[in-house]
Amino acid sequence: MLKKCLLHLKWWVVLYLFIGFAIQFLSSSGIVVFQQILDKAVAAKHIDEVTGLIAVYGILLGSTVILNYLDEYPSTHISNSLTERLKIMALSKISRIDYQAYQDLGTGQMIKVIENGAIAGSGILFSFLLRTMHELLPTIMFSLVFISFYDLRIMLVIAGGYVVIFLITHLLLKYLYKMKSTILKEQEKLSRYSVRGFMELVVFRTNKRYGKEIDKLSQTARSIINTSTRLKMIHEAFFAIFEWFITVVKIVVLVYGIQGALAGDTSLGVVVALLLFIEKIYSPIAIFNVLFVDYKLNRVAYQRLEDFINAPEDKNLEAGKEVTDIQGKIEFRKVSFDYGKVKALSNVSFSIEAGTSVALVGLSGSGKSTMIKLIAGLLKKKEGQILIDGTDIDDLSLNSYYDHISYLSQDTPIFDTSIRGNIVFDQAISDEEIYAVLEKVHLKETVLKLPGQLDAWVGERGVKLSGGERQRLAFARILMQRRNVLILDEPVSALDNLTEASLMETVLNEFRNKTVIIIAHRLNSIKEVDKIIVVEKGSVIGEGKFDYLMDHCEAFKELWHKKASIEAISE
Ligand SMILES: Nc1ncnc2c1ncn2[C@@H]1O[C@H](COP(=O)(O)OP(=O)(O)OP(=O)(O)O)[C@@H](O)[C@H]1O
Repeated sequence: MLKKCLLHLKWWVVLYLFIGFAIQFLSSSGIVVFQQILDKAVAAKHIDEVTGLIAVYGILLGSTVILNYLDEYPSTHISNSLTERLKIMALSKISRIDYQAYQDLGTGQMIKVIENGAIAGSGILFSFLLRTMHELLPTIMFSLVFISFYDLRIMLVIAGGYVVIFLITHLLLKYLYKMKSTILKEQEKLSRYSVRGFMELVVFRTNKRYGKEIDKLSQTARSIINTSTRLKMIHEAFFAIFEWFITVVKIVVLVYGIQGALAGDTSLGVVVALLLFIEKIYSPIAIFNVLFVDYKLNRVAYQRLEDFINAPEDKNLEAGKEVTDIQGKIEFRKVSFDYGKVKALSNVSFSIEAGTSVALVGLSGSGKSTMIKLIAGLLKKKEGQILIDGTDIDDLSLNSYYDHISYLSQDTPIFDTSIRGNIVFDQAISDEEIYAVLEKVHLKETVLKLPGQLDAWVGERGVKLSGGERQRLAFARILMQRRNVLILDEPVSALDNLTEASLMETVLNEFRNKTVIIIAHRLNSIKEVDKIIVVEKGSVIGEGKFDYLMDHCEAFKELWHKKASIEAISE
C-alpha cells in the first residue's frame, strides 16, 4: 500500500530528493569556501584578494536559502497527500469489504485504526524514509566526505561512534517499544472512555455516571503522562550520551588543530571548517535516532491499517453476470448460514414469486434479518442455493443487481445530508416530484415547515428528525426509486398504528405487481400480503396466506395472539 502511495507521487518524490541533495551539497560547499576565505584572509594584504571567494560564498548561501524555501512545496504536498491518500484507500476498501468482516470490525474501532494508521503510514514514508533520504543521508554523506578530505581519522571516529550509538539504540528499542505500546493501549482506552462520554449523554446523565467516568479518564491520563515522560527521558539520554561524545571529539579536534596550526601542519580555517562539519553532522544523526525509534513504533499502528486493508472483500460486487432486468422471483433451496459459532439458518427452503408480496414473521432472533441480508447479497450463504430469477445470487454482479432492488435495513438508513440528498442522493429531480413523494409518506407538511425545507440538514443518522420521520423519509427514497424488488426490514417500528397502516397501504399499492419482502413485528400491518413465511429458530415452519396460517400453523396462531395482546396494550 505504501509502495502504491509512493508510485502515485513519484515525480514529487524525485523533486523532493533532488532539492534535498542540492541543499546539502551547497551548504557543505559553503563551509569549504568559508574555510578558504579564512585561510586566504590571514595571508592577504588586501580585501580584493578574497572578494571573489566571498561572492561565491554569498551565492552559495543565497541559493541554499532559496532552495530551502522551494523545498517546502514538495515537502508539504507529499506529507499531506500521503495521509489523505491512505484515508481514501481505506474508504475505497469499505466500498468493497466483505459485509461480515465489516460487522466484525465495529465502526468506532475502524475509524481509530484508519486515523492512526494513516498518520503512522505517512510517518513511515515521509518523516522516516523520505526525510532520511532527503535531509539526513546527504547531510551525513557530504559532511563525512568533506571531513575525510581534511582528516580521514576524524571521519572514521565519528562514523564509528555513530555505529555504536545506533547499536545501543537498537538494543534498547525493545524496552522503549514496550513502553510505547503501553502508551498506545492507554491512549486507546482514554479515547474509548471519552468517546462514549460524548456520545452517551442521556445514559450517563440520567444514571449519574459522569463523575466515575471522569475519574477513570483522569487515572488513564496520569498513567499516559508518567509513561510518556519516562520514555522521553530514556530516549533523550541517547542524545545526551552522543552529545558528550561529540563534545569530546570537538575538544580533541580543537586541541590538536591549534597545535597543528601552530606547528604549520594545518590552518585555523581547516580547524574551524572541521568544527563546523562536526556540528553539522551531529544533528542529523541525533534526528535519525528519533526518527528510527518513531518509525519502529509507527509500524505497529500502520500494521493494523494494513490488516484492515487486507480484510476479505466481496468479490461479487463487480464479478458475475450483469443484471440488466429483473422479474423478481426469489428462491431459497436448502440454505444454511452461521455467524461463526452461531447457527442462524438451517436448511431453509421457500420461494417468492415475481410480483408478489411476502412477509417474514417470527420471534426476535429467529433469523428473519439474516434471510433478508442474504437476499440483498450482503451476507453469503454457507450451504444451498439462493436463486434470483433462476440464477444463483453468487453468480450475479451485485452492483448491477443493486440497480434493481431497494433495501431498507432495520437501522433506518438515513445519513448526514439534506432531506433532498436522503431521497435522491445527487440525482437532478424536481422539487415537485420530491414533494409528491413526501406527500405520500405524510412528510410534506413537516418538511415545508423546516428551515431550508428540502435542503434542511438532517444531522448524523438523521438525529434532527423523530424516529418516525426518519422512517418516513426512508420510505420516500424507495418510492422515488420504484425498483422491481423491494426489501423492507422492520421499516415501521417507530410509527404510530395509523401512520403505519396508511404507509403500508401506500407501499403495497405503489409496488403492486412488484416483488415486496417485508419483515414486520406488528402482524396487523402484513395481513394483506400475498404470502406469510413463518420463521422459528432459523427454519421455515409454515407458509401461506394469513387465514390459511391461522387455521393450519399453530406457531403462527400463537404468535398472532401474543402480538395482538401486546399491540392492544401499546395502543
Ligand atoms: N453479526 C452477528 N454476529 C453474530 N451473531 C449474529 C449476528 N447477527 C445476528 N446474529 C444472531 O443470529 C440470529 C438471527 O438473527 P437475526 O437478526 O436474523 O434475527 P431476527 O429474526 O431478524 O431478529 P429481530 O426480529 O430481533 O430483528 C440471532 O441469534 C442473532 O443473535
